Amino acid sequence: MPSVPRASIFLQYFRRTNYGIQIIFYFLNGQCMIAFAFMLSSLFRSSLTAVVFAYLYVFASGLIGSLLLQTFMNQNPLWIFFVEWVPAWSLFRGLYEIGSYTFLGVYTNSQGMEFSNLHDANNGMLSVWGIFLVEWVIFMVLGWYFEQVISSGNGIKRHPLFFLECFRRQKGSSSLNKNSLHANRTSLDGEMALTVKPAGELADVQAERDRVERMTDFSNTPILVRNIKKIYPGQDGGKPKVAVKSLTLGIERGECFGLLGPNGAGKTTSINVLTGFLEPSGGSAMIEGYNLSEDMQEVYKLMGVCPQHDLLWEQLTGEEHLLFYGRLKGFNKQQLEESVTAGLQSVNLLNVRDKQAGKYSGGMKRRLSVAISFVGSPKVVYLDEPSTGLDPASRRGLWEVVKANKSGKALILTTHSMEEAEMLCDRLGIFVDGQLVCIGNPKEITHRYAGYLVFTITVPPNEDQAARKHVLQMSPNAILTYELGGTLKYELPCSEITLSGVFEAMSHLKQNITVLDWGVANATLEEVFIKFARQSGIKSEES
Ligand SMILES: Nc1ncnc2c1ncn2[C@@H]1O[C@H](COP(=O)(O)OP(=O)(O)OP(=O)(O)O)[C@@H](O)[C@H]1O
Repeated sequence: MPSVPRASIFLQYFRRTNYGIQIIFYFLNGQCMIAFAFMLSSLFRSSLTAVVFAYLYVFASGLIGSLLLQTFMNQNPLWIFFVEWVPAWSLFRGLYEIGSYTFLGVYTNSQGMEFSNLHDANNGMLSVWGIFLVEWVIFMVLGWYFEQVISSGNGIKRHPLFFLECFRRQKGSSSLNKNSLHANRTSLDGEMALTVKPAGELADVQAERDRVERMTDFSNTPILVRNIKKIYPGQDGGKPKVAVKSLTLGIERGECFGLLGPNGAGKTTSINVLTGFLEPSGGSAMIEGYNLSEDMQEVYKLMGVCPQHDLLWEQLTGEEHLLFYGRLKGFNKQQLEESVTAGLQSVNLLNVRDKQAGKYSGGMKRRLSVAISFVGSPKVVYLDEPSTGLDPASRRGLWEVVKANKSGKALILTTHSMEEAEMLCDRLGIFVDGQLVCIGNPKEITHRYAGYLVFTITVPPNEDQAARKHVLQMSPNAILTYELGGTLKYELPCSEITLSGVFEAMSHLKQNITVLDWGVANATLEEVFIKFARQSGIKSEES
């Protein structure tokens, strides 16, 4: 028996086995393992759980596999075929076969496994390759299927039998759009009947709900949202969080709708539901006639999103980002170049097109996110606080970009800047505690909900009691909202006094007390916003 140094036995394993056999074996095993990992990854939410599972699987399969393999190889070779279907164990079987031929080769001073040995009576290598190939396909298909119906990450789950729906549509594809609109209309009608109007809903929110319910022609309403709800599951035994109680809205083509609301009102959650990032807990939405819960793949092609937090790759340049998203939208080379250049120019990033996004300032990243949302001219665009972190000049530049790109699209924009909302939005909705509390164009809302004049007066501190008395004579239900030294700020109900009435009253007042300064103005959108936010604060304290 030739003596083989211990250290080189391992090398003999590779050197004596035909290289072609090794390449095929490891390649097929690698593909099978990657597909297996893809399939498993769709079953885990947390990467930590996945890592723990993977360690346990490798450890347990190694331990049990070697035991089973030895037992079955020696005593019951038929069973070995079934054992090999466990992915790691088919690898062990292949390694076992290579090892057997290598030892034979060492003892007889010949080669290990050759292609001619593949048909030997007890050589299981061919069956292992076959199993790798079959499992490769099965794992890829299952991985894709689980990704659609389990959706362990974010996104909208599809029905477990969704593929039957695809088959049905393919059959009637010639009339897809017409029929799907009709089908969606029918399904909406069905759900409308179940709509429960939230208690205390204000008239304009009700009017919007009625408008959406009565709508029969969707062709000019790219975004149609019906009673969408979102409840986050409770964490660590806590109560579930109702982030969106109810949202019903129809947004026309060419319209920019502003969603305003205090922190935590549910604006981002609503946008995340509409962009398919979160699954709604109830309700339905149609984007350009496509149902959000069934046709998300079509909806993705139609929309652009500027998320609240920039989702950029640090290593890619600004230009590469736009090229990437443009390609996703299916642009050809020339369209892509034109669109990328125009996009970068519009947000003033053309001169830094080759700089990595990781080296951009916060404002530049934000502008790049906005440019990404408009690339490919999407029909529907969601802008979640697009101007956060921008300096005033960049903010104005951004407003121009939004205005220039608005035509033919439906836009939803969330913002905390009333100036931005007034500048860009055709209609606004104030969102408080997970529902809209008012809706209308900025001027309408201010006029309807403010209903008061803001009156400020400054008198010497020793005369402020006299000033208070006179203001209450002028407007008995005036509300004092602020006082400091001799400065008093009031809300005067419009039902009690007009602007000219204030001027008249002030000319009398000045004859009786010393007025250092005074002013009167219509209420602003910001004041309406604060009023709604305060009311909701009072409500939540009461509840
Ligand atoms: N993943 C989550 N799990 C549980 N609760 C959540 C989750 N995400 C958000 N929330 C809660 O849902 C509510 C709405 O949050 P959301 O981010 O939609 O508010 P927002 O109006 O966008 O606020 P902001 O103006 O600060 O961005 C908040 O009370 C928030 O704490």
